[in-house]
Parts: sequence; C-alpha cells; structure tokens
Amino acid sequence: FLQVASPVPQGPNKWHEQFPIAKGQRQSPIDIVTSNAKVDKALSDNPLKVSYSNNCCQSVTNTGASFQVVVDGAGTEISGGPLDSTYKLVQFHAHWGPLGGDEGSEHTVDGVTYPAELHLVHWNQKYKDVGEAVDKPDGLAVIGVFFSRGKEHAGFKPISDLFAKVPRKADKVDISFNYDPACLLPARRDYWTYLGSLTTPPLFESVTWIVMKDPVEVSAEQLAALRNLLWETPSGEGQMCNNYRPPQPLQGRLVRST
Ligand SMILES: CCCCCNS(=O)(=O)c1cc(S(N)(=O)=O)ccc1C(=O)O
Ligand SMILES: [Zn+2]
Repeated sequence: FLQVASPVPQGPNKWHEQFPIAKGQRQSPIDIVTSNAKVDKALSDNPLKVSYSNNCCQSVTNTGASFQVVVDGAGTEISGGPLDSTYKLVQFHAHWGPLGGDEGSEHTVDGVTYPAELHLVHWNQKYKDVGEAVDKPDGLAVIGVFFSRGKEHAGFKPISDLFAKVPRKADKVDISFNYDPACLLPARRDYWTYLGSLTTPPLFESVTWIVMKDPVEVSAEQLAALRNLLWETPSGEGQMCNNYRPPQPLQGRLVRST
C-alpha cells in the first residue's frame, strides 16, 4: 500500500549529481555581456540562411518539461553564419517563467531576462540522425528567440491555441494546417553566437547557439496560454512554469556577434 510516486524531476542545481557535465566548460545558457561580444565580419560575409518549408510541422506534444513541436526534416534547413555544415530542424519548444513575471528566458542580455525564450533545435547533416548528432561537439545548432510581452503574435497563435489540447505529459495533437516556423524569427536577423550545451539533461556540450538579438512580441494571453500545459510538482499536478535553467559560467568562452 506504500505509494511510490514517480520521482519529481530535480531542479537545475541538483543536475550535476546525475550529469557531472552540468559543471562543464561549455554549459548553457549564459548571460550575454554585449560589451564583451566580438563583432565577426565572417558572420555577415556568409549570412545565416534559414530555409524552412511551411508543411514541416507534424504535431505538438507536452514533453512534461515544455511543449514540443515535432518537425519532419523535409526541407527545413539552416546553414551559413557560424555553421560549417547544413543543419536540419527537428523540433522547437520554449522556456518560460511565472504568470506575469519578467523572468523565464534562459539566456540573459546584460543581466536582463525576458518572459520566455523559444528554441529551434537543428542537427548536423554530417551525422546519420539526430541521435548520433546529439552528443557531438558540432552536432546541434539551436536558434534562440526571446519573447517579450506586447501585442499578439499572429504567427505564434496557431501554436499557442493548441496548448489547451495537450495539458498532460505525453499528450499530443496533430498539426493539420500549413505552418512555417520562420514566422517566429524577428525581422532583423542579427544574433550572438557561442559554443554551448543542451540546457536540460543530458546537458550534452553539442550546441552551436545562435541567439537572435531582437525579441519578438507575444501577448500576455499567449504567454498565459503556456500555462495551459501542466506538469508534476512536489504537491501534485500544476501549471508548467519556471522551466528554465539559469545562466552558467562562461569559462572564458568568446561570444561573437553580427
Ligand atoms: C537523446 C537525448 C536527446 C536530448 C536532446 N534533445 S533535444 O531535442 O536536443 C532538446 C534540446 C533542448 S535545449 N533547451 O534546446 O537545449 C531541450 C530539450 C530537448 C529534448 O530532447 O527534450
Ligand atoms: Zn530549450
């Protein structure tokens, strides 16, 4: 009769016990100190090329840690900028804070947080699949887009409207409409880039981060819709929030800028 509940996931400050790489040399996220970022002409000489198709998004799932829009790789590629190879989009998700708060992003800019941060995850086509790429030093490229609170984002609405349909872990709904994830990128394509890691376990140091400088505006209602997603808390099921890792030591890494 002893109830053995499934262990509630440990917070970021405990991850190092099971994932020692949490204290590694190229962990993410980081605080981007804009005055230390180095403009690299090479990044603009070979501009980041984002070519997504508008029928690549298959479904939205509640992973128990975020929402995840699963993408089939057909034609959704990025290249150029800091990338030495072509990478394909596999999924996108986000991290966010408490209702109405201003923290929630993973990367911060001169110590400033945003209410949420979107991650578009891509894998290097030199590997046979994402499972092979996920722990290689050049295996992944993640585009980070800050969400700020403002007017409604028409492009994010079809996705944010689906969160109420996937309240619990492993819930999944198909995306039956055409959707081009490029609509989530800011108009100005300037970014910072540095070598880092996954921000959730297994925390592999396999990510070339491309963090867009400009946030995109989403409405308070769209940020609130993120809380239609539920997850396990120590006191039972609750609204998913504060699913972000705080900034990690830079360890002498260079952040480059367009
Ligand atoms: C085989 C283990 C896969 C773990 C990494 N998968 S992932 O899609 O890259 C990912 C990235 C990230 S992040 N925040 O982009 O580093 C978060 C979650 C996941 C996930 O799998 O849920
Ligand atoms: Zn993420």
